[in-house]
Amino acid sequence: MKFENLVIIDHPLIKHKLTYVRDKNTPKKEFKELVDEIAMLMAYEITKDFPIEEVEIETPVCKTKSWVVSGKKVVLVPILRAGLGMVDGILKLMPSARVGHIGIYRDPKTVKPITYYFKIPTDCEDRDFILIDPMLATGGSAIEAARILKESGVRNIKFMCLIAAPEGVEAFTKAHPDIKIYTAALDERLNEKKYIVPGLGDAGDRLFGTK
Ligand SMILES: O=P(O)(O)OC[C@H]1O[C@H](OP(=O)(O)OP(=O)(O)O)[C@H](O)[C@@H]1O
Ligand SMILES: O=c1cc[nH]c(=O)[nH]1
Ligand SMILES: [Mg+2]
Repeated sequence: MKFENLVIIDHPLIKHKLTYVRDKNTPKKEFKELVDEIAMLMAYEITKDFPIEEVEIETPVCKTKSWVVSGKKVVLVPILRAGLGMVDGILKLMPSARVGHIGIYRDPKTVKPITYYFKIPTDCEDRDFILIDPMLATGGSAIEAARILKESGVRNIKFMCLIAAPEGVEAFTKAHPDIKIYTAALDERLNEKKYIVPGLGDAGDRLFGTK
């Protein structure tokens, strides 16, 4: 199945680290460190199209022209809880990025998204937003998060996850054809409990040791 606006970030280090993230025997500490590292590696790829502008500086030797990233600061928006496991890794690459938060969990019975928190910087019109969540399963949470961001005036959004299910990619693309999805892996399917197969289990519970 070909998805137009899906970018699978194929890098040996990402593939290697994802193996240990998936492994049920990987303990919480290593799981969290690996999720952080993969997010940082992915951020390198996702920011390849960042605008830059020329500036004049002076080195200890002479004046010279060089470049800086231009435009307003990017805003990272992790979807709580599991999205929190990816933010620090991305911030290592862009320490001045702003951070918003959207709290959403899937109703255990209906798997429908329930939003319980929302806060982003006020001046959001011409900022680039990166919506972050390790898992894109049915797509419900990410679709709702993107809808709320758009409702708040956000215009430029990218979605970043570690593992995506075809069902989630399809649903998200239908709901938000304008938002590119960046993932480290496209898995097989969802099981009857709407968990990603083979996936990595429950990302939030593994990050925070809540199960
Ligand atoms: O694509 P979906 O079907 O919406 O599933 C994906 C969502 O499910 C998980 O969150 P969960 O509801 O477990 O909350 P948590 O992150 O707080 O654990 C995961 O972190 C995603 O946010
Ligand atoms: O596989 C899945 C699906 C939804 N949420 C998770 O944390 N993992
Ligand atoms: Mg969870």
